[in-house]
Amino acid sequence: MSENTSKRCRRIVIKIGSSSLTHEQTGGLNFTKMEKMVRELCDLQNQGMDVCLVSSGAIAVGRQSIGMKERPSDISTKQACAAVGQAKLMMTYQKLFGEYNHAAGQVLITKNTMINPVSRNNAKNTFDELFHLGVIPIVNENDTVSTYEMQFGDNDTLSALVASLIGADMLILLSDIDGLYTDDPHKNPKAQLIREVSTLDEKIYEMAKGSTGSNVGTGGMATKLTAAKIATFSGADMIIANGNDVSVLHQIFEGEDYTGTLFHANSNPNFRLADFIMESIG
Ligand SMILES: Nc1ncnc2c1ncn2[C@@H]1O[C@H](COP(=O)(O)OP(=O)(O)O)[C@@H](O)[C@H]1O
Ligand SMILES: N[C@@H](CCC(=O)OP(=O)(O)O)C(=O)O
Repeated sequence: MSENTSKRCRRIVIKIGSSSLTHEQTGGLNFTKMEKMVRELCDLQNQGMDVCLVSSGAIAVGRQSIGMKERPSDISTKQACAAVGQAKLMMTYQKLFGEYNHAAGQVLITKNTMINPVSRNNAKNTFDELFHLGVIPIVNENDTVSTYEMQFGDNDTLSALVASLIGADMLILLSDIDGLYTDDPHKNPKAQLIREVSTLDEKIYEMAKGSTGSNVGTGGMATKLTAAKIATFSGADMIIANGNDVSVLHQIFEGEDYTGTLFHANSNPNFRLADFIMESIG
């Protein structure tokens, strides 16, 4: 991304996946990484940007707190894990943002929030007011009340819907991988990293596999391309980068070289957020 593009960003959404927030061996929170990410976000806000964080991790963190070894598959166990984990996540974020004298607020969203025009507008007003007050919204799906029929299930799509709703210029997905490869690199060692995508066509969609590379992630690359469609059609650039080193955030916004895949904004005048939600996830 050129320096000019990065400097123009006013409102950004950053999504971090469960695998980037937790230690692979134990499932426990990676405090060092969280602390560094919070510092990066506070610094971006200090530069005058409206910053929104979409954080996964509720189920993974809850599961670890309860001492559950296996990844839960039934919805009620996931809901119970999320109830414990979301509270723990927010407690940690509040403490870390507080250390930098920044305020964070929790916004939990369900598919209903996005489908219903009244609640969608209410959510937008809440985001606008939080930005106005200088508060960093921390968003997750409201997993404890979302059933199979009514859940997004992945925060890639959710983060793109939020980016579209709040009119963000940029969405960054911090993943456990450097970006979009020509194939899943965990399965195909010859897969190559793609640096830029100007048009989302069939060739690109075929590269992304739905399988996740970790024990805690959801969606794999397929949901990231759904997110790319929503974000770019809504006029935002989207970047997939590795959450392993969160200093990639200031590399992006300082116009430095960074490793990742940039999907160029490609505003589509026919794109209507509400129609998209009804067609694809409603
Ligand atoms: N074409 C592809 N390029 C890169 N990763 C891919 C691709 N297809 C599938 N994947 C898988 O997607 C995973 C990233 O998604 P996910 O497991 O949901 O993690 P996160 O939520 O941290 O982003 C990678 O670890 C990789 O195994
Ligand atoms: N809402 C769920 C996360 C779902 C999800 O998308 O997870 P991930 O693939 O780790 O980004 C949770 O907080 O556990």
